[in-house]
Amino acid sequence: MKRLIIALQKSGRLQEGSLELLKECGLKVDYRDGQLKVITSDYPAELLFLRNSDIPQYVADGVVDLGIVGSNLLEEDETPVEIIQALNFSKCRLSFAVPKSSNIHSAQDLKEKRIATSYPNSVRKFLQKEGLQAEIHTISGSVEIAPSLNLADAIADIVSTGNTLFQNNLREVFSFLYSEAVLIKGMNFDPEKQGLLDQLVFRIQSVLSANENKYILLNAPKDQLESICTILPGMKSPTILPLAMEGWVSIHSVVKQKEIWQVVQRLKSAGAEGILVCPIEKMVS
Ligand SMILES: Nc1ncnc2c1ncn2[C@@H]1O[C@H](COP(=O)(O)OP(=O)(O)OP(=O)(O)O)[C@@H](O)[C@H]1O
Ligand SMILES: O=P(O)(O)OC[C@H]1O[C@H](OP(=O)(O)OP(=O)(O)O)[C@H](O)[C@@H]1O
Ligand SMILES: [Mg+2]
Repeated sequence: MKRLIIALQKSGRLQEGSLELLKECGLKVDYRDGQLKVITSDYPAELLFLRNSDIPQYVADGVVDLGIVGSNLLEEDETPVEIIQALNFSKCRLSFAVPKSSNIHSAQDLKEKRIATSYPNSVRKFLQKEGLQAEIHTISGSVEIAPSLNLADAIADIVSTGNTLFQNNLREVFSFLYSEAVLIKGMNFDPEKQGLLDQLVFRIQSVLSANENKYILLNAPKDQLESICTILPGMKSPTILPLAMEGWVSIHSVVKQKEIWQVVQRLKSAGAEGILVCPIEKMVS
């Protein structure tokens, strides 16, 4: 029987989110730290744990069928692979940063400066687009230390919370690339595995939509039904059930996670009571 061979990061920023997502998609993964290969039960897949930077090439060469990487890596190494699905985790940005006292405040100020980075191609492309000349120094890690060693005037590195910049007395000047984890496949993906891939992508999309939405239940007086329904669109329209108490109904609906507090406030003002907000495990539209 055919199995999907999926490359995940061996250790680092993407591993936890990747394993969590596959588990939510129903793949039973019995993974112990340091293991390089796991065969999943309940779904025909084989997970290989590789260095992040090697994954795009393995996918492009067809050694593995799929991979999960940060989209910034694809921008950096330009390996010919196809992004199938953005995965909404490991969100970060590539930014220029400088010592707090620096007089660099804009892209133009980077002209002729020394920039330390682990992402030289992304930086080069940005500078070219802006028509700027600068010296790029490639270092493989701990880039934030370069200005204090006088190796560079500025750095270009990944920023998420901004803590690393803060701890190294650096100031973010601006971001030039946004990234999140993505599922990729090779250009010569085996057509006999297309069915398995479609199933996996369907499950991933159901998990992602579920995480973006909440299930809401509330009680409301019947005479407020119309105004409450305009606040709650639902997947088709809200579900309305009678309550034992005369003149009252229970309303169920789905609300976008990011709008939840605003919606709850409006529902309260419209006379809703006993509002419950619950997580959704899977959402199939
Ligand atoms: N602080 C962060 N917050 C969110 N996502 C991040 C962060 N740092 C890195 N990432 C994302 O995770 C990816 C992997 O980064 P990580 O530092 O774990 O591995 P690496 O050092 O680039 O690779 P390797 O596995 O080859 O050692 C990056 O390409 C980026 O997309
Ligand atoms: O804005 P923050 O939340 O502080 O995250 C940014 C830091 O995270 C990444 O490093 P990582 O911790 O992955 O270490 P690495 O250099 O070993 O890859 C990145 O290179 C920054 O240093
Ligand atoms: Mg890192």
